[in-house]
Amino acid sequence: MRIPRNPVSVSVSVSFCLSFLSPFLSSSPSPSLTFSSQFLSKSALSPGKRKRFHTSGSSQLHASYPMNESRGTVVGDQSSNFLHLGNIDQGQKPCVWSSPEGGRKIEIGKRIFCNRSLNMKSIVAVGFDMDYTLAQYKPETFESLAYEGTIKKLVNDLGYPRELLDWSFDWKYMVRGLVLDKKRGNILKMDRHKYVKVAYHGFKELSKEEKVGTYGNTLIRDSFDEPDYALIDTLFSLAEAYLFAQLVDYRDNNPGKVPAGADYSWMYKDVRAAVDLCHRDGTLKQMVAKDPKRYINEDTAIVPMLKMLRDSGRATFLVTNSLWDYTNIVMNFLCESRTINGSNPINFDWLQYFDVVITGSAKPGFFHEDNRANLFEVEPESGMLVNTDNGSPMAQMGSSSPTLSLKGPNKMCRVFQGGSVGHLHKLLSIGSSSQVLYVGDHIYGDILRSKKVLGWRTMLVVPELEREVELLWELRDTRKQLRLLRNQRDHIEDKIHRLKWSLKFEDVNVDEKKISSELDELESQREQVRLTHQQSQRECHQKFHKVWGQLMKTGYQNSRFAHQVERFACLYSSQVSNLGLCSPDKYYRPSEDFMPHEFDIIPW
Ligand SMILES: Nc1nc2c(ncn2[C@@H]2O[C@H](COP(=O)(O)O)[C@@H](O)[C@H]2O)c(=O)[nH]1
Ligand SMILES: [Mg+2]
Repeated sequence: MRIPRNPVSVSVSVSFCLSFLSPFLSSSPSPSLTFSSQFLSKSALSPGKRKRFHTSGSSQLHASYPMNESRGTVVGDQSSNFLHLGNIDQGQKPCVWSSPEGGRKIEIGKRIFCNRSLNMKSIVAVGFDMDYTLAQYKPETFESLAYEGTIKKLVNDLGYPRELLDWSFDWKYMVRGLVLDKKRGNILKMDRHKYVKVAYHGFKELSKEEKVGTYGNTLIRDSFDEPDYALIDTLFSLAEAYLFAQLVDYRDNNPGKVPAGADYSWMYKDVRAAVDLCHRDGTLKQMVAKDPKRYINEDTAIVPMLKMLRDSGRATFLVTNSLWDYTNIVMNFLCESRTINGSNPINFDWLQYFDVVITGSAKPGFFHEDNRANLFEVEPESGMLVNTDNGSPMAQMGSSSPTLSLKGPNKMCRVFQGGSVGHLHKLLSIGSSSQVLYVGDHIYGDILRSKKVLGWRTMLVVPELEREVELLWELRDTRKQLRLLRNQRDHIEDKIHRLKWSLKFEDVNVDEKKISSELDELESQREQVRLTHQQSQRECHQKFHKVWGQLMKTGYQNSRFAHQVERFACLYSSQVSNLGLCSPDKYYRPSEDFMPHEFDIIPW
């Protein structure tokens, strides 16, 4: 349990009535690989030698906390999770720490939170994942595309009824961190101990008895992992989770209409296969390529952030599972200075912000040092793949020149496909894994293996966090009152136990009638407090999400997702460009750990 190092001062009035009757809810590499030094990146060799730069324009960071003002909360509305426009001020200019206006207090929703100390001075290379890290997709359009494409495949290729084509997608319904029980057709939210706290069968909530009956056996603890369960651990999975729930409902109500023999697991397998194909056959990527603005949030703070990191002497790299043609389109969209009409011909200027780009990386396998995948160099103009000798240029048949001719100002950045982390370390001249910070969005694909297996430092991008911390701020009085109600319940229970004990074991002369009536009164108080607390806690959670509650919590416990974030991400933040709001030499320090016995005696 952690308490923020610099808690935002909470000037909460604690003058509300402690009586439980008072209404309280305010609205409130392979080591054997050899490389020649000609591939060492300039920035890696000479940290700090780049010219200093300042972003033009007046960046305007908020000097005070805007959360002091009350904002209306919309129950279950998560739109602001995704529709951010990056770190831009009201004049639409990107904010970076190195600009003259930089270095001010950062809004709580844009802060970088630290689980494990990280001194940026010891980082020589900062790497980025692309999809859902640099490129934040708009789920209302992008995930809808995945949803519709998947349904078409289910109907046209896998024999599902045509009426599925009329279904619609509620992109706000599913959240990250959920677990699909493929066999039972259930969707679960768990706490950090893997206790199921919220469970739905399709869209029908399981009663407490059903939940405990199915998942409550504490002797046989389920791991809740593949192959019987599927983790919704990336934003790419929201559409398939929703479609799975719809199909579960559909099958329950129309058993004869789904393909013969299709049980819940089977339907999940079909959905998974169809989604997978949408990612591979162009269903999604061709649409994004035609109109990136429709599907990807613009974030004009990304380029200044990359420039600042490079100016500070860090090498920068991109490692994405997307292939070159698509990567080039997305990165053009994110990095281009746009023309008046917003369109620019595709070019390779964005490569100037990176030392190495690796596409088609097949993470998480990429992070295994014994991965011997071939590394091909990509010829940017043609997209042609050229053999390399573990990254070193090779003479191609019919040509006497061993080098790949890169034209223009970007020849410092080389583009590859495949390979493994060993290749990357050699290309960037990385001496130790702990000198690399990698920023990604996928706990398993980007963060877990890179940190656990390799020892890279990691930052997880959690776009949902911005709204979550803003709401936490708004609901701080309510949460405090909830805690007090909980204490009050404990207090009444202690009194009840004491009276019952005295009735049973103590002086025979006690006034039994009086004690019994006191007991009745206390028991009725306890029930009222319990109900008030339960109802208020539910309402509080529903402010975060009408079905699943707070992303990082289940009741008073951290959610399974939060637990993973805490274990595997050194840093986490709502947007990648938040890195640009802090000094590139910043020493990120975690908050102090607190155990339950310390809570009442925390020195503020
Ligand atoms: N074949 C599949 N590809 C998928 C799936 N879900 C996502 N993706 C693709 O992976 C990359 C992610 O890139 P990164 O930058 O985050 O490493 C992107 O191209 C997605 O389209 C899937 O289920 N199947
Ligand atoms: Mg990604």
